[in-house]
Amino acid sequence: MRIGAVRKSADDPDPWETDIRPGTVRRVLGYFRPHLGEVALFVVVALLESLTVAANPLLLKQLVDNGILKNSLGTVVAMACLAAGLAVVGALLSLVSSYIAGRIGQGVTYDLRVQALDHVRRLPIAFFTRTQTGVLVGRLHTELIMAQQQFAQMLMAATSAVTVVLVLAELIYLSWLVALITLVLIPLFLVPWVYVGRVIQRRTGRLMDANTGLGGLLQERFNVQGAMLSKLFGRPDEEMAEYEGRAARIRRIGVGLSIYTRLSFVMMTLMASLATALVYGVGGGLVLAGAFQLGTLVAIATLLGRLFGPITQLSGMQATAQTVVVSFARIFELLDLEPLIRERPGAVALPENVAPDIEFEHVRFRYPTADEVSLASLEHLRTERERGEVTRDALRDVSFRVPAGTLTALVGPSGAGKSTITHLVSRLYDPVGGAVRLGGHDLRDLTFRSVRETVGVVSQDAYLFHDTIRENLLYARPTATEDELIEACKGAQIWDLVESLPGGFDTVTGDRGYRMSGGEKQRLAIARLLLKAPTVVVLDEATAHLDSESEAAVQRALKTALRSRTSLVIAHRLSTIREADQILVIDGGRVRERGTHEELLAEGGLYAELYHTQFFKAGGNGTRPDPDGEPVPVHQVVRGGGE
Ligand SMILES: Nc1ncnc2c1ncn2[C@@H]1O[C@H](COP(=O)(O)OP(=O)(O)OP(=O)(O)O)[C@@H](O)[C@H]1O
Repeated sequence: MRIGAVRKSADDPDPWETDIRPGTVRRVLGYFRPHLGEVALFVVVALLESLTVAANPLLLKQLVDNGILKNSLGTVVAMACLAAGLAVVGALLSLVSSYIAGRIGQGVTYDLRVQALDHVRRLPIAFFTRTQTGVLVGRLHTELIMAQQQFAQMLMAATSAVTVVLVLAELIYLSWLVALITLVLIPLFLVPWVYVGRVIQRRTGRLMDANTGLGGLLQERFNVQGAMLSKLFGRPDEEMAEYEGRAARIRRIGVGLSIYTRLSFVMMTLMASLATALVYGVGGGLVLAGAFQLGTLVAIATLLGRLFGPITQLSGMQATAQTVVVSFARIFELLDLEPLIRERPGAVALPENVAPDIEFEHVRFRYPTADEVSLASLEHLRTERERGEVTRDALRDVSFRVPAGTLTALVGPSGAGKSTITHLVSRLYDPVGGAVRLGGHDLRDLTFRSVRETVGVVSQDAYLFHDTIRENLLYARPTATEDELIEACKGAQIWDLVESLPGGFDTVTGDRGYRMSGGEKQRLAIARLLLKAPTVVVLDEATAHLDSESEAAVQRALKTALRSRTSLVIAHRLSTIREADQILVIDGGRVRERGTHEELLAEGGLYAELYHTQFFKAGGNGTRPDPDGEPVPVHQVVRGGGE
């Protein structure tokens, strides 16, 4: 990959500016529905809390006018005690409202998170082949955490709205003139509020994007395979420049964002101070003119302090709410992605423990385009050319049958469509035309569960989780006993190794199984398959990178795995091909030839050519027959000859 290709510059179009679709806010509010009881309780508590805030200035007015000015110590003490008591109640109510707000916020984000995880898990494999993992994880996790943090804060700020209304009503009651001045000043607050809020929203979006982008890159480069590629092929200086560039972009946006966030608060505080000065000027004059008493001025001044505070908070709430809506909108974008492969209502299950046959009938297939399965914002790198792309057919009119309990080998040049055929058997993709059948049922009429349980797949590069050998094996059958695990390992020719490890089954395999050799990993994958005991096995044979000993072990393991199962094998070894009941020669997405080894050799077509170029002349598939006709790994031959 060209390093510079993933670099984002400050001039990149901002995907956030227009991204919030109409109706998003309503959709976000919909998530409150299951929490309406808590919301109602929150409103009541918030109202009571606001009442304590609004009542305090009235007590002060009484304290000044009827206490201090009338020389009544009793009133002064009583009002002071009442104000103190009210402050305590207000503080307690504030704690209760934060607790309820926390519950609502966490509840809503929990619902959304679970829904999103469930949805993404159902998306077809094509989505995952297109999407950059780190970016997806960022979307599902980091951004949601951000939303979650802001959520409770936003609810708390909602209390401020109630306070503003109450305080304004009280101001009108105390002095309509001062209230009028305040009302004239409020729009002055709204202008910077709206403007700065918009800038904050845009920048928050960009910041999330930049963070997830860097996360995606790190995930790609810092996993074992990425790290190895970078050590072997990478250009350290350029890569470092790439990381620095991205980190600098995050810094730049972050600094701007913090300035704008601060600016909104500074503007609000400044306006509050100016308004207070103005009110004291006007109110002081009114007291001197005898329009109202000193206590009223004190109450008004106190009220103003309580008015601009919540308005300031409300200004923060707007930015916070924007962040929440943006994060939700990004999840909604994912939720709106329709899974191409679905389980049909009324889908049936195949009978268990009976090996079905596999049938391809006039199958046509093309890989889905980016627009069909993915989101541009998750790919990070979707070239202009790929927009509106049309993929070419990977399979054209493919028909064949693998009778139950038999072995069919797929051979053919690279890119011919062999893996594609195996993908269709496990319903990773649906054909565009024709049908793939298991036991006479169209795969699209079967339940996902049934297909999953019937078809076992071992890929060339077996994937292991970063966990113990035991957990990796139990993934196939969580209920397996220790004896069953041992039996599976023996069948897969890996027991000797597991037994010799100091940790035995509790040895950690390393990230993606990187602490195991290629052959060991594939044998563990076969043990996993044996535990699952599927009746159909789809296998991509990998022998090229194995030494002769583990190759022989894998071969023995495969014999066990394939016995009395319906098997479709992408074969690289002559011995497998010879054992096959049927060989399909795939070329250019079609079945070019079919038959047994001898029949196809006699035909003298593509198979014979492949046999001579690949198997016999020790070509790309890693084996050639030795004088007795048995395959010998290429590297062994080369090594043997060279040493
Ligand atoms: N996820 C994908 N999206 C788009 N095209 C794909 C995808 N996977 C494979 N292809 C294309 O489909 C065609 C068939 O690929 P396939 O992997 O089935 O070949 P193969 O016969 O298994 O090759 P090999 O022996 O090299 O593994 C190729 O042209 C390939 O580029």
